[in-house]
Amino acid sequence: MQRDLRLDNVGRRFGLRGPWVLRGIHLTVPPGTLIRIEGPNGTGKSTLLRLLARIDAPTEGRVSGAPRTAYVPERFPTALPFTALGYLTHLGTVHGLSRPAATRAALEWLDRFGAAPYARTPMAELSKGSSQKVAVVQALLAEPELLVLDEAWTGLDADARAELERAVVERTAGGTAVVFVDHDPRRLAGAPDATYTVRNAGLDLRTDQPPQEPAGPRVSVVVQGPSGGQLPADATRAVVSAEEPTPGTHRLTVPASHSDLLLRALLTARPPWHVVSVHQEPAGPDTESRR
Ligand SMILES: Nc1ncnc2c1ncn2[C@@H]1O[C@H](COP(=O)(O)OP(=O)(O)OP(=O)(O)O)[C@@H](O)[C@H]1O
Repeated sequence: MQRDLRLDNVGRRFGLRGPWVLRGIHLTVPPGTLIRIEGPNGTGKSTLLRLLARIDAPTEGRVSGAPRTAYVPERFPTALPFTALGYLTHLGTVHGLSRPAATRAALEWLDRFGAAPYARTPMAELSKGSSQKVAVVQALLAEPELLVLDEAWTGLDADARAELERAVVERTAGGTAVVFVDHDPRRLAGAPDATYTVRNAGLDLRTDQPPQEPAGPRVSVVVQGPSGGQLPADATRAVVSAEEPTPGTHRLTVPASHSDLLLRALLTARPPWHVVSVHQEPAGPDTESRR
């Protein structure tokens, strides 16, 4: 199954003669990447996210790839005849969990977001902030391969906003692709692999901010592969440096937050790469000061 989601020459307009909201869009979303979409109000950001989440179809062009996808919409329907826990348990079972496992996972996530006290409150009685937490939990519960977040931080309290940032970083390190829109320019600052601006129905890659390497500790991984063999693409994207001291032996350095992603890419390659050693690198002065 193709886990990269791809938009090829995609256009979307509403109504036969409506203006093109998006046109000629080319975008690939590989596993483990974090992509920010920005742009002024009404330019088509939510429309793009709905196409990526595949809950809307393009008027022209092609969307391909079938990652397991979860989506937090800009407006989450709250008038549902469930309690928060009942709703999340139901969704968990839809995603293949047993009922007890779905209830456990829902309670754990609600607790992480400080919403456990409202687990048994009917959805229709939840405050805006609490129902937003349920919207976020329903998406994280699905353990998606692609997570699409449309203003998901809006309405959350400070602790929950920080928790969602942590969850996004955790998920991308584990191989989930995340595409998000948020009105706060500081959201996940420095973390996105790419930022695109929706402008004049097109998508411009922002190049004024060079991609920053994630700060913090690093891990050095020595692997052996076929002589002259190419590192898997997901591994190449995760590493900050790679050298081949002897033919077929590669020393890779990766931010610790991306080490799971790197190891998974190497071990699931066909044929798999042999992992010789994994070492945490001594912290430099920069990482020391962050502890
Ligand atoms: N279902 C729809 N039917 C008709 N027009 C629509 C529909 N959905 C979106 N549009 C139009 O498409 C344009 C882009 O809307 P969209 O919600 O994608 O913008 P946005 O950039 O997400 O805006 P905001 O920042 O305000 O959320 C708007 O002109 C909007 O009116």
